[in-house]
Amino acid sequence: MSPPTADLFLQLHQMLGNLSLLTLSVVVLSCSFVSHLCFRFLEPRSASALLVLLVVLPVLLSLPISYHVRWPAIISLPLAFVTYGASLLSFTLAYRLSPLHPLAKYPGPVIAKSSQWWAAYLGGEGDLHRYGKNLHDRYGDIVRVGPNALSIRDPSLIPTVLGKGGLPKGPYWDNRPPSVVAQRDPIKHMNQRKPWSRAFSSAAIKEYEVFAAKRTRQLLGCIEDAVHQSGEKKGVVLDMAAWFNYFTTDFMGDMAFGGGFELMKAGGDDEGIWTLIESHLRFRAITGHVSYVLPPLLAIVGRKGSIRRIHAFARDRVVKRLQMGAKRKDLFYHLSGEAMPEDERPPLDDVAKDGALAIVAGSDTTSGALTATLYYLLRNPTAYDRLQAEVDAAFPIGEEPLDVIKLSQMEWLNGCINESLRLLPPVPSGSPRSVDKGAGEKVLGKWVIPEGTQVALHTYSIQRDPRNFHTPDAFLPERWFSVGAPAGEHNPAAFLPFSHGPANCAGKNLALMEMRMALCWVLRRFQFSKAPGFRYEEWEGKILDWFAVYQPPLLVSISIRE
Ligand code: HEM
Repeated sequence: MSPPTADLFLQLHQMLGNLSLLTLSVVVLSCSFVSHLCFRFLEPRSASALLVLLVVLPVLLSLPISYHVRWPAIISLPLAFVTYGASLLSFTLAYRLSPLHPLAKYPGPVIAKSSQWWAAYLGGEGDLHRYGKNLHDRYGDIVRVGPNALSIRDPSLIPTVLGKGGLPKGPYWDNRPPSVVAQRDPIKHMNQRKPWSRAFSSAAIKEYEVFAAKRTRQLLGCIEDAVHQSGEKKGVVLDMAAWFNYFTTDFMGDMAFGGGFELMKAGGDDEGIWTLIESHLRFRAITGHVSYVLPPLLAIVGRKGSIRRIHAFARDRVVKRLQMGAKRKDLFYHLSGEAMPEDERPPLDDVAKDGALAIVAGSDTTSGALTATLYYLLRNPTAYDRLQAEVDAAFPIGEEPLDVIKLSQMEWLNGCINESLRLLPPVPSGSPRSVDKGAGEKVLGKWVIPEGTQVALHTYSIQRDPRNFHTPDAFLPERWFSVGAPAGEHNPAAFLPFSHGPANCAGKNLALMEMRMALCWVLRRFQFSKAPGFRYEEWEGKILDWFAVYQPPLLVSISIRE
């Protein structure tokens, strides 16, 4: 060590040794306050900035601390991390709960205002739809559900938030593969949405009817086999939530990759597709609320687990589907641009991601809606009888329910589907949007929303609000009838199971066609009744909101109608 450096070192050593405990505390507090300000105003996300703020600073602070503790080598470093971390957390918490916070005037529970990790925890538990509704019932139409997040229960704001020129998607979608659903940039989203819109035009959907019919016929065959094999005159008890899952997954597999799942044929989830989809949904339901953890998390653990497996699986299917060529005009045909010159087609990896999105977005949601409709029919025998009469009159024995125009005009069928989508929307807590930093504050009705705020219209609460639907918890398909609405008036603008606007559900028309056909057909062929001993009153409470719903088993007695 050269003499001047040694002098400097000695002086520093003396200075640190002479620091009083009070001065040392002020130094630690000042460092953590500056760090808090950095997080608050600069929102650092890069690994190097996080390393400096969360690791380098406390390591440096351990140096002066080491002069004040008995076993410096063991104590100083952990003590520095604990004191620095605790004061950083305290400053952050105090700010979030203080009147200085831009969302201070919005009501909400302290725990939700304090940390986004609370929503992440509830997301993993699948409880956000019930929790959100309880909060709205308690606090009103706008609730602070995170430090920078609001939940809204006012349907008059649907066009402003979700409609054309509305808000872009929120940070919930950050750090995901750049598929259309996670695209936060409105211009890029519009471009990515084009092939989906082509794929779900009326002409394109017409081509898909044959795939839906083939898979529905197969579902009927599987249930019939199960009834025959049981040898029971009274019929067989099946988990219809599982069978609708197999049906919608096989169908979406046909649409996205030209087939290859065959869950119905296997009579189960041998390849673990459903387990994969569910673990993926749960992972996203947790990390979406704290999406900033994804880059470091994925850097540490790698793209392992559900994400990697889903993409590897999708890539494998894409290669197989390509071998079939452009003979089938399915969803893959449109997404992969099979009709375009080769040099204009999107890269295979993007097509695989879109295919994976179709499976995740299209199977769980539709099977959830089918299961919920059957559940409500079992609990409402009068509605079941009316629907059965309508189905039998529309499609006499021997006629397959393939006429989609007729299906779309059946009042009881559509009333029942709408009622179940209203009571148990498959995406219950809505798809978050954002007033982005730098965009300036936005006025939503009577509320001013500061920039940097995520907002979500809480579908489950809006659709169960008595101001929008009278006797909101009752299953009343009649409320949807076009003429006379015997159940009374309701607010049709408050119905948003498929969301609204330019980023609404791309597959809405496909899902409706698939549900109408499948429901009508199974009701034509089978008599469904409550399975002995199954506790139907507990079923709804076990539904989980992992952005899309996870439905618990629904046991149903099934016999073949004569
Ligand atoms: C009952 C069935 C379904 C329901 C209730 C449903 C609901 C939704 C909802 C609420 C969204 C979020 C929209 C937003 O961010 O505002 C969404 C997005 C989407 N859904 Fe569906 N969905 C269903 C079935 C399907 C099917 C069968 C497909 C076919 C692949 C599909 C494909 C998509 C896609 C691609 C998006 C992203 C749209 C975008 O960001 O532009 N969905 N869906």
